[in-house]
Amino acid sequence: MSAITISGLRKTYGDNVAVDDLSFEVADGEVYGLLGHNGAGKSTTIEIMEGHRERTSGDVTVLGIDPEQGGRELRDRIGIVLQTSGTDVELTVRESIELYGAAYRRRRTVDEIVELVGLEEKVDARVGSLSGGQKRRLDLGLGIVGYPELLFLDEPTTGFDPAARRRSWEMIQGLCSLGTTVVLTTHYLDEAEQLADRVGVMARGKMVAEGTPAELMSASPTTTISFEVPEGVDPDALLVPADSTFDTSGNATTCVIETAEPTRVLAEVMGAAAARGHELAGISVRRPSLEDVFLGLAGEREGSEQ
Ligand SMILES: Nc1ncnc2c1ncn2[C@@H]1O[C@H](COP(=O)(O)OP(=O)(O)OP(=O)(O)O)[C@@H](O)[C@H]1O
Repeated sequence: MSAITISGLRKTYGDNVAVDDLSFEVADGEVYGLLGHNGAGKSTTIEIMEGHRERTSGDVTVLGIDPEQGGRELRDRIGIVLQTSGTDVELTVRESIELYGAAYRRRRTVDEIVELVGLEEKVDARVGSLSGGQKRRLDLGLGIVGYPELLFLDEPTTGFDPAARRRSWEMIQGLCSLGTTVVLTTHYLDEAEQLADRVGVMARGKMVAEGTPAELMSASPTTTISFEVPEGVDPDALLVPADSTFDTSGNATTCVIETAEPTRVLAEVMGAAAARGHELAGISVRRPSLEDVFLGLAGEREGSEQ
């Protein structure tokens, strides 16, 4: 079953088309990552799914309900973690959880929440005294207080240090293993790679690519091979392709080859080097990352705006 079905969604603000004929589905229990540059239409789409914004046209079903008609029934079944929380800094962690929980029919206990988000030590601390990362963890805790079937996470780890990001990823993965469906927006491609079962890339209100992170990465045929050219060796003697580039900014000259046939090119170059007795330093073979693919896709659509 689909947790979310969106078909032909359009949202305009005056002449500005923020979302343009958008269609996609999120399956039950799936983690779906929505990616795109600033202004691509992600927030508008998410707010429409949450029932916080009216659409201009198109069909939207969230947990079987039209969010414009959802009211309390939908609010009770979804959790929302926004980029900036409105938590009162004077309240303690315990009081905040109790206050948020009061809005839900079914709610997790304070003990359960602080354990899930690792804030046991801070349960009686004032929100104002928490670090940035601890506040975000509290936000996540408040988002899941009502046992949401569907959780919206808006850039969940923006501003975190690497260790805090890892902890949050583990927490989010833990929630997913409980069966919660998650829709997250993120600017971090490694986050999408780590967390999302599928990602959708938006540009100018449209979906420009969709698939698992692995599918999107394999859609790009280019592999980058690089190595240091040994001193005094003519790169032509190593049979490097004619369109190879050479980076001379470091101590050595690095040959960079972009190719759709990495096996053949590697075999030729390595064979030529070995036949001449050259040991090549710094050999690397790199498949495109999700970031390369994303920047290519989003950049093509955004043109010179970005
Ligand atoms: N309330 C509004 N009134 C008028 N235009 C708006 C409004 N909200 C968004 N827009 C416009 O709609 C377009 C999409 O914005 P949206 O916030 O959905 O993008 P986004 O992908 O979420 O960006 P970000 O990553 O910066 O949050 C932008 O051109 C934006 O200026």
